[in-house]
Amino acid sequence: MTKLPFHKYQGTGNDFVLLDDRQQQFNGADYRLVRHLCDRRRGIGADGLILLRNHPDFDFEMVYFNADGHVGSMCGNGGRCTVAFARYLGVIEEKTRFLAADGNHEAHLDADGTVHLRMQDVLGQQQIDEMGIFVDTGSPHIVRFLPASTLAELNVVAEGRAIRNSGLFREKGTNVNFVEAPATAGQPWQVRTYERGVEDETLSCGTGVTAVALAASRRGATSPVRLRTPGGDLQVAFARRADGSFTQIYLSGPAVRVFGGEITV
Ligand SMILES: N[C@H](CCC[C@H](N)C(=O)O)C(=O)O
Repeated sequence: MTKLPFHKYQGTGNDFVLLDDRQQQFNGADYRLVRHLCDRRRGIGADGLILLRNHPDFDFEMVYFNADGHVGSMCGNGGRCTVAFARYLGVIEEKTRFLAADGNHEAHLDADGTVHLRMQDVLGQQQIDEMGIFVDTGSPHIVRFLPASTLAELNVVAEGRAIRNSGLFREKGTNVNFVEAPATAGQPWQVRTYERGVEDETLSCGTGVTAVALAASRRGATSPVRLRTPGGDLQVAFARRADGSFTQIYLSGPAVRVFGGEITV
């Protein structure tokens, strides 16, 4: 039995266990332990777990696991929380360059705690039958636009799970975002997300709203795009190149330390 110190963070309701693993003592291959720590009844409870590790060429490295215990791809809300955690630990000040699953990221913090996280450039997006638009923003996402006034009543878990387990995605899975356009200009786009690896609806998904903003730019949305999730508001800024690809993509929003403690494992 050992005592494992942890920190709990949330970004627009997408919540994470953060571990200071600068000494690289945590065994990331132990998916049962990760799953246990993320368990909302028997563990700490979270949508995912993140290790902050030292890296020779960057301020730090972020290693992300989904709540099911397996290494995930990029996590946008988790990335913002890791930046806030690095600031809390004194690893960085208000600007940083760090490494994540999909490559290097820059980020900066405002005095009010808002974290602006640069995402990888996105080269394309692909319409997949009537399923939706596929966009890879460091994690795979389907974006499905819905008719007005249908998002609130949608069974996101059932609909999202069906797409996630459909032939094309069965093996690796995908996250699925359901979107309603603003009824009047200037209002936010509304988004609800089914997350693979959590296999449930989460309150918000950072790589998801990024995918939505880029898909929405083909429907008239201009940078910066405001997005409303059940867990709160996020903003995505970007530049669109003539060839249809996107660069200078920034995901902005809050990242909050909720509490810390230690758990016996
Ligand atoms: N919640 C995360 C996404 C985690 C990605 C994960 N669910 C996957 O693709 O396996 C976010 O804010 O971007």
